[in-house]
Amino acid sequence: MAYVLVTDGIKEDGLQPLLNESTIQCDIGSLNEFSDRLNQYEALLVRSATKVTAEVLNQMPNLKIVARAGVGVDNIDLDAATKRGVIVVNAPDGNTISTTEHTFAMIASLVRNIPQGTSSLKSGKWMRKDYVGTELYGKTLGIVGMGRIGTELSRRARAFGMNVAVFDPFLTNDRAQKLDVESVEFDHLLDVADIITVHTPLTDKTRGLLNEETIARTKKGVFLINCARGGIIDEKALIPYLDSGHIGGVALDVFESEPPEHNHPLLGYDQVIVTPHLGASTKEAQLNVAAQVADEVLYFLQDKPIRNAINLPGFSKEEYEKIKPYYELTRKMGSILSQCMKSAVNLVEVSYAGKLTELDTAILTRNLMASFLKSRLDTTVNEVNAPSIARERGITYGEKHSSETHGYSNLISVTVQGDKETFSLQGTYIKEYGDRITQLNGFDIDFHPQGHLLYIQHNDRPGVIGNVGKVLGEHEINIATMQVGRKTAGGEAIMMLSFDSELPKNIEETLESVQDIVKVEQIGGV
Ligand SMILES: NC(=O)c1ccc[n+]([C@@H]2O[C@H](COP(=O)([O-])OP(=O)(O)OC[C@H]3O[C@@H](n4cnc5c(N)ncnc54)[C@H](O)[C@@H]3O)[C@@H](O)[C@H]2O)c1
Ligand SMILES: O=C(O)[C@H](O)COP(=O)(O)O
Repeated sequence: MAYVLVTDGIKEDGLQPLLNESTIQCDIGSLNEFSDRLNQYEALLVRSATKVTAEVLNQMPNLKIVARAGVGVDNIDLDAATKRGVIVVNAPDGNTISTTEHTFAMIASLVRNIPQGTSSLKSGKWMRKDYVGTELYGKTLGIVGMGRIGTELSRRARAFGMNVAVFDPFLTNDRAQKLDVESVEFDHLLDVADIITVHTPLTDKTRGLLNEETIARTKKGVFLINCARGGIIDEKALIPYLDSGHIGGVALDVFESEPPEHNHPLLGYDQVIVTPHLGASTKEAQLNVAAQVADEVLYFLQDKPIRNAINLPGFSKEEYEKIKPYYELTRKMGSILSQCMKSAVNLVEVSYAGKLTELDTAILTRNLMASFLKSRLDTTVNEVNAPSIARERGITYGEKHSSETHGYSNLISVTVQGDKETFSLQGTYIKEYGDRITQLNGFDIDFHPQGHLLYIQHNDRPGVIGNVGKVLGEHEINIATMQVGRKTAGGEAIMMLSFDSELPKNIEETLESVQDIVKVEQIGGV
């Protein structure tokens, strides 16, 4: 039974696939409510209210996946999760339309004084001349961040006859042209926009993007909107410009600290309209994000591909189907290399050839590295934390695509370098035969990496193979398969033997005492 904790009131209608799965037990509530059982959960589903800190992660030693039913993952300590090997997924597009519509509603409300007019009329006043608005038609909307929400917003703005100026370092001219928007530098956007709306994540670069200095460049009467993350517009910096009348109005759905304090200075301004982080709060968005994360968690628990991992390379279902056969192979190659190479390692080079060059192989390299490191460490190592663990241990690794297929339709070649030795391995996947190791340390060989293996380096002399059989026979060890390889007659040679069960611990020493045997390594549990 897998245990899953669902927090933050994620919409249960969308969670049905997870709730209906008989092998999964879902508890619904807060971290506090289930504090005595946190150690049992493998998956945690959250919105933005639950803070998944390093401390929370420590209380959940079994946790393998955190799923964020929404976009922003700033409530999750990504570094701590990644170090621990916990996958973090989100639902990147489930609330895009709702947040776009909310932003547009905020813009329209702001320029036409709708909230102010509502509250004034409800308080018994009829103040038509105090609430003269501004048309959107013909005005310039400045969008900072042209991702999912920025893009959808630009379409709506164009439909309202607005000009759209966009600043996003990743926006190509071609895309800007297709979307009928003008791609500009940030300073230029500040100069020309009548309304500025931010749609970036909150990062070191975007924190305080609109600050005292940058707001000073904006047009007099500018309207500023933040429906992305509190802090992209510096809240304090707004105050002098609201006081002087430079800013025409501000609309905020998000705050530097949520909820903002009751006496937050911005809440006192009539030109500031606010909502309590409602961008994604529609029935449709909540159903979408719940269904997306439920699928991701279910897939993960069933060993199927997940699509929206934040701390893993992403791939589609189709790409996963293509990459799947090589997954086992890279895992086995990592394990064999780690066990054959006993000394300290400083470099791992992986090369992909043939059909593999058409695929995004980053996940295979991470898988190989995770398997390589796992045999050497007693902490959890997986594709998520393998890069940081390798870095911590001073192991550099890299991958390349090559044209050297050696006649195979696909080929993975790995070289592991240490201070004292180098070890290399080549493997391929053949539909009819499965995984095959085709070369080991430069020796051509052909074996299926499975079960308990024995790797023997020896001199190519008559009787060595017989002696190995004799020693193993004396220990009542039955050989399942045996492959030999050599470079030249009478030179260095290797044997790879497989067995149905584990071998006695001291068998290497016994075999190493046989004449002409140079080195023996047991490779367990491949
Ligand atoms: N208010 C809400 O309820 C709500 C709902 C959903 C999303 N959001 C927030 O809205 C924001 C946008 O979401 P999205 O789904 O469109 O994200 P996205 O990842 O699709 O888009 C973000 C865009 O910002 C751009 N960007 C990054 N750094 C930049 C910089 N320094 N200057 C200019 N552009 C930069 C990126 O290139 C990208 O195109 C996020 O902060 C998200 O958390 C809020
Ligand atoms: O990042 C998001 O998806 C939004 O901020 C919405 O967050 P919420 O669903 O937790 O309100």
